[in-house]
Amino acid sequence: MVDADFSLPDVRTWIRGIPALTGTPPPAPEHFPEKPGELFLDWLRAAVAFGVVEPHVCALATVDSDGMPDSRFLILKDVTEGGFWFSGSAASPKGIELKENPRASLAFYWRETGQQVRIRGLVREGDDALRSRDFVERSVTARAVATASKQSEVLEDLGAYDTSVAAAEARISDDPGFVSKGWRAWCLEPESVEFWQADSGRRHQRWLYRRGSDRAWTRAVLWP
Ligand SMILES: Cc1cc2nc3c(=O)[nH]c(=O)nc-3n(C[C@H](O)[C@H](O)[C@H](O)COP(=O)(O)O)c2cc1C
Repeated sequence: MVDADFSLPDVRTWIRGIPALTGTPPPAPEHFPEKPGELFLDWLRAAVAFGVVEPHVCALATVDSDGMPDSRFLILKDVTEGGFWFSGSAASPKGIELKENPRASLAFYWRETGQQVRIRGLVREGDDALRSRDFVERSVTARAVATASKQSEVLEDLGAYDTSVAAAEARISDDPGFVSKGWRAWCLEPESVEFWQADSGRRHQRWLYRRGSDRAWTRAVLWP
């Protein structure tokens, strides 16, 4: 049992007073495409048109070898017939967790439109051509940091960081096609995708796409 006394009453009151779900949801969809990726792109286009800030930022959840969940934000890079693409370092905790257990989820929240999308499925690694394209499209600095970084390890020496990033920058300017061997493009192949949108009267609306055993998509409306 957690002791509630650790939280001062005024902190609780303050947090409880912060407004939530203040966005302006669009009307419910009139048309539901057969595949959830198409509805996701409809929603993403509408979010961009509405001015949602950074709608391609999402939380990736993974589990480690002890079953302990972990999550972090990253940038969605692409949506294809196969699924939802993101990228990062194979040697990072997320890379190790995905290697050990490729089950993962992505979650988006667009506060301006009061919408959430949750995607669950298996992650597979993109091939060399895809990871190379993703890497080379990054800025020189982003490529140098990705090459030099021991991501999420303790950084004991800031000087060593600067030196290794500078060395990686020099290497990239000598060879602009250089691709760090640890870089990965990952694709989350969806098994289920849930679309949620807020309602000011708390009659939130939810639509769940699920893959059947025949791999075809079925759609259901969920209780809020
Ligand atoms: C808005 C935003 C976008 C990010 N985009 C990425 C990304 O595309 N790829 C990535 O590896 N990390 C990205 N990060 C950093 C991750 O959140 C995380 O700190 C890093 O990947 C290390 O995670 P890990 O220790 O779980 O592997 C982003 C962070 C933020 C806040």
